[in-house]
Amino acid sequence: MSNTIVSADVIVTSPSRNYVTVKVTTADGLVGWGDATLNGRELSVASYLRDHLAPALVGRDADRIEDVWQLFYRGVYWRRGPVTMAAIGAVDTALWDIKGKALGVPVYQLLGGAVREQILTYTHATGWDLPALCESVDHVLARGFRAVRVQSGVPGLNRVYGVTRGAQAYEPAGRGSGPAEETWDTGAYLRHAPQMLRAIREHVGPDIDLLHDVHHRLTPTEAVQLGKAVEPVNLFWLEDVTPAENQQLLRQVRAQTSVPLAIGEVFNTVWDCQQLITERLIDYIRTAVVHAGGISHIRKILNLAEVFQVKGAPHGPSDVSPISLSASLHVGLSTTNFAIQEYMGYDPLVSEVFRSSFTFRDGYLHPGDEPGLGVTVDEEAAARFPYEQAYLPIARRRDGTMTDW
Ligand SMILES: O=NC(=O)[C@@H](O)[C@H](O)[C@H](O)CO
Ligand SMILES: [Co+2]
Repeated sequence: MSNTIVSADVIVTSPSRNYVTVKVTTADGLVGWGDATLNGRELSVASYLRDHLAPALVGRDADRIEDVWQLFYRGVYWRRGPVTMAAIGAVDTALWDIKGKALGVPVYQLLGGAVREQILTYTHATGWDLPALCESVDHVLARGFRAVRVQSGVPGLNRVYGVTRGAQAYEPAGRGSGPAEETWDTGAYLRHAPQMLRAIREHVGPDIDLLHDVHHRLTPTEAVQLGKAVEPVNLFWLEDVTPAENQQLLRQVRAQTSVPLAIGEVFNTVWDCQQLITERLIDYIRTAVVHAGGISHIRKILNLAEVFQVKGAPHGPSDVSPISLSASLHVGLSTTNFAIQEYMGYDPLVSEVFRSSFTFRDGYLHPGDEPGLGVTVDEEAAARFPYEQAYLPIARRRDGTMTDW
C-alpha cells in the first residue's frame, strides 16, 4: 500500500464557463480531485499549480494532508491571497478525496461524521424589475428551495451585479479580452433596494428565507441606512454590505442595525476574517473551500467561528466547481455551526465534465456516501471545452470613479 504521489496534473476546461481542476494520482492508482477555479484569474492559479506546487508534490505521501498544507503555506515565504490559497486549497481538497477513497469512506466521516441529516441551501432569483423578480422567485420556490437570494435591477442603470435582463441564468464572467464596464449609482440603489425587498417579502410571505447580496458597494454609513430600512423585511442576511478589508469598519454597521450580516467570499485565510469573527461583527462567514485553502483551512475558520457563535455559509456560485461544492457539503454535514450552502446550480454542460454524487431535495443538499468527495472529472469531455478568456465586470460611478462591482 503506497500512497506516494506519482503525478499532479492541471486540467483547464470551459463547459459553459472556465474551471481549473487539479488531479493528484498515487502509486496505488488512487486519484483525488481539487477545484482551483478563480473567476477571471484561472490561468494564474493553473500556473501556480503547474509551475510550483505539482513538481513539489511528486514523491510526497498523500496521507500527510496537514503537512503538505503547511509546506505550501509556509514553505514559499510569500503568503495568502486568492491565487496562492486557491492553489493550496485544490491540492488539499484532492488529498482529502484520496484519503476517503483509500479508507473507503465519504470525506464527512473523516471529519467527525454527520451532525445533521442534510444541508439547507439557497439559490439565486434575479429579475430586472419586480414582476420579473417575482416570477424568478416563484420558479425557485417551485423547485423546492425554502431560501432564496433576490437581486433586481436598479432604475436608471443599465447593468447591475447579479441580474440578467432576460430569463437566462446569471453568469458574471463575460468572455473577451477584458472586463465589461458597468455604471453604479449608490443613491439610486438605496432608493430602490428597500422597497424591492419589502415587495418580495410581501410576495413570498413570512416563512421563506430571503437573502440579498449588496456585493461590497456601500460605505459603512450607507450600509447602516440600508440595514435600518430593511429590518422589517426580516432578511436571513444582507451580504457583503461594505468592503471588509478593514474589518473594524463593520463595528459601525453592527452597532446601528440588527440585520444579520454575511461576509467572506473574497477572503482566503482565517486572518482575513479573524476580527469579523472574534468581535462578532458578522453572523455568517462565507469563505469557500476553493478560495480559502481547502477543507483543512475552512475547518479552522469554522472552528474559530463556532467559538463566537458565527455560522458557516460558504460561497457556492457557478464558478465554484462541483468538486469544491461537494467538499463544502462534506464539511457542512459534519460541522455543527454550518448554517446554509449557496448553490447557484450549473449549466447542463458542466455535468458532462464533472460527475457528481451530491443530491438536492426539497431545499436541502446532501454530499452522498461515495468514498472520498463523490465527484469525478471526465478528462475526455474536459478536453472538448478549451479555456476561453473571460473576466468579471468592473464598475465606475457616474463621474468615472472606480468602485466595487
Ligand atoms: O454571493 N455570490 C456572489 O457574490 C457571486 O455571484 C460572485 O460575485 C461571483 O461568484 C464572483 O465570481
Ligand atoms: Co456574494
